[in-house]
Amino acid sequence: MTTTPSPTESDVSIARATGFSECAIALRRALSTTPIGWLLAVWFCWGRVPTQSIVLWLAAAFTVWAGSLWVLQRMIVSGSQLPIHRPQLRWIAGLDGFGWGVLTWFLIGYDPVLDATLMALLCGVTSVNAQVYGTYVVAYYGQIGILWVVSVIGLLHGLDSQRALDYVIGLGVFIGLTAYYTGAISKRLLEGIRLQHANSSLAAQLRTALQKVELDAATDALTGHWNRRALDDVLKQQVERHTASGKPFSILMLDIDFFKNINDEFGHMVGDDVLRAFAQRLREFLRSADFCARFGGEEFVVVLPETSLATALEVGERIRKGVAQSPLLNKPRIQATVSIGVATMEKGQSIHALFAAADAAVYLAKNEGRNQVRSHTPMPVCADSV
Ligand SMILES: Nc1nc2c(ncn2[C@@H]2O[C@H](COP(=O)(O)OP(=O)(O)OP(=O)(O)O)[C@@H](O)[C@H]2O)c(=O)[nH]1
Repeated sequence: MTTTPSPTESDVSIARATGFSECAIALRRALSTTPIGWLLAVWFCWGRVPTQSIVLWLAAAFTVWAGSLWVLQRMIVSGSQLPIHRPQLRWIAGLDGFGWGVLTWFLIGYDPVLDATLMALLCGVTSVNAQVYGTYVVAYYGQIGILWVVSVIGLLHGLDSQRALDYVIGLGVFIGLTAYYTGAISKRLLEGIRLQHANSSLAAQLRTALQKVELDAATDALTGHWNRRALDDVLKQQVERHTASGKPFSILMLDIDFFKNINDEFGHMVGDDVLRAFAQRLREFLRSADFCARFGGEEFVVVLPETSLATALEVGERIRKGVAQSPLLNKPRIQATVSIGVATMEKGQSIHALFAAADAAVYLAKNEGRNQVRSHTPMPVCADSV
């Protein structure tokens, strides 16, 4: 049985912030089409309403419109997230409602047909804004609330009481229904935004968890180096590159000498510390492109891309000296040496054969007294190897 996770606080607040931003952007869009509504209103009223009333309405509406657009623009540019933006948006919505509400104050009451047309225009404005304020319903309520109040006062002021009452009831019912349905739409929109955010944050969490699992599956828990599985993948890649470019690559197989004695003398915990210290020391001698894996037990494998046998022998020798020259642990003081077998990928060779060659070289180094670097081919061994 699956359960739906409840929304986290951050999902809800992100959804609110996003809804708010979308409302601000949508409001700017609606305001930029507002002058078309004015043109319509002025066109209907011209010749039927005193010019002074039209001019007064236009002046009030223009002042509200220009100021609102300016504040909205700044709000959107600065990210629409500051605490001050919420009251600002409510003010803008309210003033916009006021701008349209005064239309009834100045323009209605002169002609019954014109009154009905202007009421239809107001209903149209309300419908446009119902859609606009879907994500931030408080701003919408502010706007239609003020639009309704100013419209009612305007109607009562301009019409005879029976006609005014009809219009007030008609407009009230229309605005009430719009408000009711806008509330429902807003809830669904916010829920949609929240789910979208919850999904994307869940996807991000899953991606991070998957990356961690992949990393864990490829890492040796004791030393933090790559493990054998990762080594197999890297070797396959190297073989592909080698086949495509013909450039050589080499491997070093490193085996700590007499490691069993360390375990026996100091215990496995100290043995583990020595393995960690060895892995750490190894890193100091490798380039970032080199790849180091714990092969198993006290054995490590280093892959040296684009490296010839001669260079790989030099790298092996550097490591051998670096390990031998100072203790791996100070408490207890443990000085260890390492035997290193070197092998280079040859044309047509298999990974298995490459490993066999490196293994044989380690065997040689052990047999010749340990603390040695050896290769599977009769290359000259570095002069100062013990
Ligand atoms: N502490 C510790 N010991 C381990 C781990 N894995 C393997 N070993 C021990 O490493 C030792 C390897 O011993 P051997 O294979 O005999 O080799 P050696 O003693 O290093 O001798 P040479 O390789 O011949 O020089 C064994 O005692 C294993 O138990 C590990 O993860 N931690």
